Parts: sequence; structure tokens; C-alpha cells
Amino acid sequence: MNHLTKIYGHRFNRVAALTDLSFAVDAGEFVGIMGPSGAGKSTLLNILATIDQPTTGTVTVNGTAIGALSDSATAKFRREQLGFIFQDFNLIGDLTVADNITTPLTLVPPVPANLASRLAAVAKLLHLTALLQRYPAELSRGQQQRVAAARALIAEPSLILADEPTGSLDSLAASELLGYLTQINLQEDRTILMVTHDAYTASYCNRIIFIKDGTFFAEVTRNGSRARFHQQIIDMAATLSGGIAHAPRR
Ligand SMILES: Nc1ncnc2c1ncn2[C@@H]1O[C@H](COP(=O)(O)OP(=O)(O)OP(=O)(O)O)[C@@H](O)[C@H]1O
Repeated sequence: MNHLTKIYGHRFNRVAALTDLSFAVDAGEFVGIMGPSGAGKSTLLNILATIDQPTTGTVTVNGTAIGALSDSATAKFRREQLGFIFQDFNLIGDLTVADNITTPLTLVPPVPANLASRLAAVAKLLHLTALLQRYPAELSRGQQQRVAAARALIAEPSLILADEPTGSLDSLAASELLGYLTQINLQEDRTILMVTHDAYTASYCNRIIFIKDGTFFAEVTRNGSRARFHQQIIDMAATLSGGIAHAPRR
């Protein structure tokens, strides 16, 4: 992210959602983005997801400046390089778990020859093998979110974008999903960028970038136990106005 600025609105009604925001994420990192409400987190995620464009500044992923791509190249980039895990799982109710997971690969031909083995591998990783023929309505929320995570992974994206992925899960399901994300990050070497308001959720990351008023405020890097990192995140969040510091939930 290089000098990202995003201005919404017009002359008399301008909102600077991002102002000269710059930071870098290394391949294989698990980075959390935190900041008070209105800090610009969703705006940043939308730009990274290629849903929105910055007013000025550039985003480079694996050497590709994503703002400079044509529409079709952007669609290809999104399909091949990005995985999304959002708070609302957006599963398709009429499709089985297996079909939901494989949609990123079956929507646009050609369908890869190794589709079945990729499905089997990702289902095994997320403990979904026994659930593949069920429908989303027959699953718990935690299982549904794991299906959404599997769908995000099956195209083997280099970057996974997660927006409050544990937001609608109870604490057990949240911890389970975070454990899986950690596993995906470590074993599959996937880079994960996760927006969260929750210090406990953030403590699963390796580094937290705090943004405030659309610009970089501070970062905290994990260099000890997760419990210590959790406390460091709470302390940093407490220095920001807007009440993003949560008391430990567990
Ligand atoms: N489409 C839009 N038009 C005008 N202003 C917008 C638009 N989207 C966001 N904003 C403004 O940009 C700023 C950043 O919003 P953004 O949604 O990125 O914050 P956020 O950090 O994700 O907040 P939250 O934690 O509440 O979701 C806010 O002041 C918001 O009101």
C-alpha cells in the first residue's frame, strides 16, 4: 500500500476515508487491521479486494499494481489471487457444501482437472469431509464459516482477505476458525489480512496495524506468547479513541 488516499463525495461534501496510508505486508504474514469505527478499514479492504479504487496511491500485490489492470485482468486477478472470508458467509442455499466450496473454480471455465482432489484437500484441512453433501442450512454457524473459508482457499489464492470472520460466531467456533486460519497461514504459507474489532481475534495474527482517521497510527508485532500479544493489542487499542479495546472475552 503506497500513499493511499480515498476521498468520497464532492467539493462541499468531502470525506477523506484514507489519507496517505502506506504499509507493506510480506508474503506469508498473518496481519490484523484494527482501528476505531470510521477509521477506514472497510475502505482499505474494498480497495484491496478491487471492489473500489483509491483516489490516489497504489496497491501492489506480488509485483502487480492492481489499480492499473484492465477490467478483465482485474477479474482474473481477483479470481486467482484473492480469497475472501467475510462475516456474512454468503453461501448459496441451493448448493451442497461441496458445490459451494468449488464455486470459485467452476464459475469460469476451464474447470481444473484436479478439482476433486483440491476439494478433498481443503475439506480435510477444515474438517468438512463428512459434511460435503449437506446444504448450508443443515450446518452450524461455525461449520458454515469453515465452508466459507474452504471456498476462499480452493483457488489457492496468494492473499486471503478476512473481514470480521469471527463476528457472528460464538467463542468456541471463533477460536476453532482462528486455529484453522493459523494453520492455513503456517502450513499453506498463505498471506492473510484480517480486519477485526476484537483484540482476542487479533491475537492470532503475527502483526497488527492500527489505523486512525484513515492513516497509519501504530503497529504491534507478536514476539512472545499469544496471551502477551493479546494484552499488547488491548493496550494499544486503549490509546486510540473510539473504544475498540475489548475486555478479554475468554
Ligand atoms: N460510500 C461512501 N460515501 C461517503 N463516505 C463514506 C463512504 N464509505 C465510507 N465513507 C466514510 O469513510 C470513512 C471510513 O469508513 P469505513 O467504512 O472505511 O470505516 P471502518 O473503519 O470500516 O468503520 P467500521 O469499523 O465502523 O466498519 C467514514 O467516515 C465513512 O463515513
